[in-house]
Amino acid sequence: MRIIDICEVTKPIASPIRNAYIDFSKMTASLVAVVTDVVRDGRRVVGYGFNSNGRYGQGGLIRERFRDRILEAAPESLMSEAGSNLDPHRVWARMMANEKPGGHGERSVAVGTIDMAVWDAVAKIEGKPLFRLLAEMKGREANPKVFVYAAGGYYYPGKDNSALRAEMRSYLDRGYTVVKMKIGGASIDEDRGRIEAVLEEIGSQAQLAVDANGRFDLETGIAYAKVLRDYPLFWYEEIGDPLDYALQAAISEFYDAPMATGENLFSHQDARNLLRYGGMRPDRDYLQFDCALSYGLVEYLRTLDVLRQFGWSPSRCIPHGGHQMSLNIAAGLGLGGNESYPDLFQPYGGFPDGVEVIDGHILMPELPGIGFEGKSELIKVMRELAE
Ligand SMILES: O=C([O-])CC(=O)C(=O)O
Ligand SMILES: [Mg+2]
Repeated sequence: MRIIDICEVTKPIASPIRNAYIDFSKMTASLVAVVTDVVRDGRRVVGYGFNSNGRYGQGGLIRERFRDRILEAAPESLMSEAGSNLDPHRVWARMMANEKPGGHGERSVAVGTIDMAVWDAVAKIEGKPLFRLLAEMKGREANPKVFVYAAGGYYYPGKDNSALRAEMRSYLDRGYTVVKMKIGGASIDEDRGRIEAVLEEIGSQAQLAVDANGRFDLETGIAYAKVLRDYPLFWYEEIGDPLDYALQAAISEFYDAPMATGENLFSHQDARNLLRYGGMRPDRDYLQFDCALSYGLVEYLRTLDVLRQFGWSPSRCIPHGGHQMSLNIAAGLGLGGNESYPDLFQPYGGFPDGVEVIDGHILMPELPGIGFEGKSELIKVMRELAE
C-alpha cells in the first residue's frame, strides 16, 4: 500500500467576531486529503484533516515542503512493521526531516493538519473508530462519553449584554453545562458587566469560563484575577502571552480557582516548559494543547508522556479547537473533554449528524476513522477535494 497523493485547499472560515487579540474577518483553514491506494467497502481510503481556528491555512508550507517529503519517500519506509498500514510516527519523522528544533512557527500547524489526515486514513484502513484504535494501542478502555463545553461569547459589532445572554441561553438549551465567553477586549468594568449578565442568565444551570486570549500584561492579569475570583468560574483562560511562563506562575498567587492555557503552545518542549515554569497546578488547572495546531497526534502523544512525567493526569486536558480529532483522543486516551463551538467555524467543527449534547456530554458514534463521514456538510467539502 502507499500514499498516492496529498491535496490541500485553503478555505475561508471567516466571521465578524473578535476576541481580545484578533478578529476572524480573514480567518482561513487548510483542508488536507491523504489519498491512499487502499480500498475499503468498495471505496478508496482517503484520510482528511484540517487545522483549527486561530492560525491561518498553511497551504504554502504544505505544498512546498511537507507534501513532497512524504510523496518522495519509499512507500515501505512509511509503513508499519507488519506492512499492513501506514505508521503515523514514520510519516511524521519523514515530514520533519531537515527541520531544526525550536522556533516552531506555524510549520506545527502544517504538520498537524497532515498528521490528522494520516490518522484518519490509518483508522479507516483498520476499519475502526480512531478512539477505539488509540485505546487499543495504549491498552486501555475507550470511553465514548466525552465532556464538551460551548465556546463563544465573542465580541461582535452591535452585540449587547442581552444578545450575549441569549447566546448563552441557546447553549444551555442545546444541552451544554459549561459555557465560555471572551474577556479582555473591553474595559474591565464593561467585562464585569458582561460576566455578571451571563452569570445571571445561566444561574445554577451551568458554569462559566472566561478567555483573555493572551491579551494581559501582569498588572492587568492580576487586576482581572481580583475581580474574577469573586465569581464561581469554571476557569480563567490564557491570561498573558502564551510563552510568558513567569507571568502565568505569578497569577496563580492571586487566583486559587482553576486556570487554563496551552492552545498556543505547539510542541511537547513548550508544554514541558509550561509545566516546569508556569506554576500550573495539576489538582485544578486545565491544559488546552490542540494537536491540530501543534504537530498532530504523534507529537501530542509525546506531550501526554511529558504530562505523566510531571505528575499530571490526561484528564486535566481539554483541548482547544472543537474538532472531532480531539474528541477521538479524549474518548480513546482519557482526556477530560473537548471544546465545542456550537455556532462557529462550520462545517469543520462540531459532531457527526445526530449526535446530541446531553447533560454536557456527547456519545461518540462508531464510525471508522475520525468520523468525518458522519457529518454530511463536512464530508461533502472534503470529498470535493479528493474523491
Ligand atoms: O478565539 C479564539 O482564538 C479561540 C480560543 O481562544 C478558544 O477557543 O479558546
Ligand atoms: Mg482560548
